[in-house]
Amino acid sequence: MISIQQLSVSYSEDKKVLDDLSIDLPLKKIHGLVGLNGSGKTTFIKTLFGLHKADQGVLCYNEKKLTKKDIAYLPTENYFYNNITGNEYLGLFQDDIKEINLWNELFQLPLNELIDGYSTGMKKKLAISGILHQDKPIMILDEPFNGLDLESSRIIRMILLKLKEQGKTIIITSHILETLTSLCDYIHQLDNKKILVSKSKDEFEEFQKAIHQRIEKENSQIINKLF
Ligand SMILES: Nc1ncnc2c1ncn2[C@@H]1O[C@H](COP(=O)(O)OP(=O)(O)OP(=O)(O)O)[C@@H](O)[C@H]1O
Repeated sequence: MISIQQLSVSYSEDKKVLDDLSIDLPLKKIHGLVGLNGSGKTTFIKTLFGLHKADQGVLCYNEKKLTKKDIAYLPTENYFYNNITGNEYLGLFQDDIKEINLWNELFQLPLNELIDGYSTGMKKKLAISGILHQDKPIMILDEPFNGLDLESSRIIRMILLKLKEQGKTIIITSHILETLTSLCDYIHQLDNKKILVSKSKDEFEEFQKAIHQRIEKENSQIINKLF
């Protein structure tokens, strides 16, 4: 279990983003995290990875303190050192060049070239490859599908399901609900500084339908006035 108890995080005295948030995440599952823009998903994830200091809270993995060593983390935006090649980057995580080449059969990146010349999607694939070469029990992926083409998204989806089979626990954010419902075992919604609901993917689809109906009802009058 990943256990998060009474987590509060703020950026300043008057900007609390998470407030007394508690949740237990079963291991060896894929967990989706959803929420409106600005609801605190990235803040939550960064706090799990230790990039933000919590005001309070207890974070445990298997009843011990959760640490960076347990986690492979993919940030939303990927930054790389200047003037290094894809191979040099992946060499930070993997000594065996044969392994690097084997995995690269999936993404076909020009690993001998400087990363500066990669497209946005290629950089994303490189960052994901870096994560895949780290053998950590927990993988936290912030918007892994952003900027990826259909084929690459599908490949990532297949890989994540295999990693779950191997016993990894995966926490993933996405704004594309269909991606999450087809991939995740559980979906957790962040709202008002807490986890508002945690549901299995089927329950979440029903829940989401009701939300869509509410949004359409509340906004259709305004939209009809405009058009
Ligand atoms: N470095 C920062 N300093 C101050 N406030 C911040 C900082 N980073 C984020 N915030 C604020 O914290 C809140 C949560 O932001 P966060 O990025 O965690 O949300 P999110 O759910 O990931 O949003 P999105 O879906 O738009 O990516 C927002 O109100 C945001 O303005």
